[in-house]
Amino acid sequence: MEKFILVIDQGTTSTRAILFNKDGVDIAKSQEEFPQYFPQPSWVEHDANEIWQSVLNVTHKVMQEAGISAKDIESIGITNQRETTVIWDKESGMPIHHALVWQSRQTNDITNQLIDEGHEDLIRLKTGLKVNSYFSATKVMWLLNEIPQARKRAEKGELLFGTIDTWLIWKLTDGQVHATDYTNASRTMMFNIHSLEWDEELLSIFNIPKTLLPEVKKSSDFYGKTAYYHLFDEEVSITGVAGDQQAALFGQNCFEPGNVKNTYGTGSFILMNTGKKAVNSEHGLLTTLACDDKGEVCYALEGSIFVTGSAIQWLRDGLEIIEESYETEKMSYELASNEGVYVVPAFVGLGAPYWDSNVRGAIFGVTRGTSRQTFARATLESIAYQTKDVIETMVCETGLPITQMKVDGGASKNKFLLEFQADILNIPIFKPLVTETTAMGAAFLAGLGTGFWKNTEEIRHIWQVESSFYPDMDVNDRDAYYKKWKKAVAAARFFHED
Ligand SMILES: Nc1ncnc2c1ncn2[C@@H]1O[C@H](COP(=O)(O)OP(=O)(O)O)[C@@H](O)[C@H]1O
Ligand SMILES: O=P(O)(O)OC[C@H](O)CO
Repeated sequence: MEKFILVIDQGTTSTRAILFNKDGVDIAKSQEEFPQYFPQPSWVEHDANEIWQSVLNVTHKVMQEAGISAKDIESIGITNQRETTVIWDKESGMPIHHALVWQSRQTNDITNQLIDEGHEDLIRLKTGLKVNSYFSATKVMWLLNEIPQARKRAEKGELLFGTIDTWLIWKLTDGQVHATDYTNASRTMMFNIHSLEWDEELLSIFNIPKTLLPEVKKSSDFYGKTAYYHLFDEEVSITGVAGDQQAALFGQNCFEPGNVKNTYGTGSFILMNTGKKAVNSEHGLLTTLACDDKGEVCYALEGSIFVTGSAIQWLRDGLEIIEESYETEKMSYELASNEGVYVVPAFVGLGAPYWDSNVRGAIFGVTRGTSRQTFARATLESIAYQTKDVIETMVCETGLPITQMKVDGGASKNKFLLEFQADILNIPIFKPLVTETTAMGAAFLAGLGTGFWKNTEEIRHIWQVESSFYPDMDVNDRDAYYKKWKKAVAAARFFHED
């Protein structure tokens, strides 16, 4: 009887459940958005129980739609928004507070204190990360400091910490398994990416009790069996776990050092596989753990851009100049150029390669003739320029030429964006047939764990190009556009310097 891999893809704004068959075809999917909480400007929170409920809903729906039951599921793969932090009570399973989301800036003060105390270099050497409120460690510190009794209870071993993968594994196994994988652990700022263990020295600096932390396993491994009998009428194994960006790198078949992918979602995440070598970035990229073609640990360089697709949401929900994000494509094609307008969408500061938490968004070059179309085009262009900032840094740090880039994510549906991206980078861009590459990566990891797929040779042919975009821009135009962008970023940063 035909079997399927069930992938739970738990993202920042929505949860998806997708079923893959042995040919790597996504035969059924279900998606559900869940509430976002903004208790203060620049704070972003989720209710972990609402996330869990959304997982139950989409899983139930996708199985119904495909007409399958638990016995038809070979195993489960989990992929998730990374860094987002949940702490819960070991006994009751109840979170002690909302999950603090990766985008949230409520720990900026803690971050600044760590920098002032001079811990930056040590943290970067051990974890590969910038000291930034993006990562889990300062979120754990905030929860332990702010929630009454939390520190005391953590010290007594009554509480558990997890990123969303860990929370879902815990819920699926009914509290039997407290585990994460290397890729997620590498985003917590508590994990030593060289010794592959929780770092005692950092935990002591952060004053975080080790009893909070999950066991860390390979991405393709046996995590446990589900115990949720309302959802599955028999046990199903969880055999693949990876952070969404590393799962996308795997799903895009970026198995060789030098391979690069960019996922254009809420933010954009550009990852380059660097093989067994941890490249220590001097210019604002992150060193992170990823999976090689055997599902074993390897290293990647990452450029994390905080605002890309969400800038399009701002055009829709903030400025209300579009009704649907796809309209920006046609609007941009209607113009011969950006008419000298540059949008710097630094709504929550700038991530890679600038890491400037103080800067805020800015728009330059507006004239009486500036139209909705100009704003749409300048916002789409800003996504491509931010990507170029990262790619240029990657080339400079690794000395490796980047000759092509694979893309996926919601905003990769936009043809104008991908054409402009190829032009501004001066390299070809390839978009795969199955754009659910994050889920596909998690499916591959789960399937390799059970022998559903024997090795990556079996899955390589599943990846196929749907569309290719080749550069076609005059070199002088390219240089002029990009030079203006750099000036716009510098001016926005100058404006917010103090
Ligand atoms: N045709 C489009 N053009 C530009 N942006 C788009 C388009 N379609 C979707 N987006 C953007 O893509 C993002 C959603 O992508 P998705 O990969 O689902 O995000 P995430 O996984 O981060 O929740 C949204 O921010 C949306 O504005
Ligand atoms: O949920 P996404 O796709 O926006 O991804 C979020 C990233 O994992 C954050 O690091």
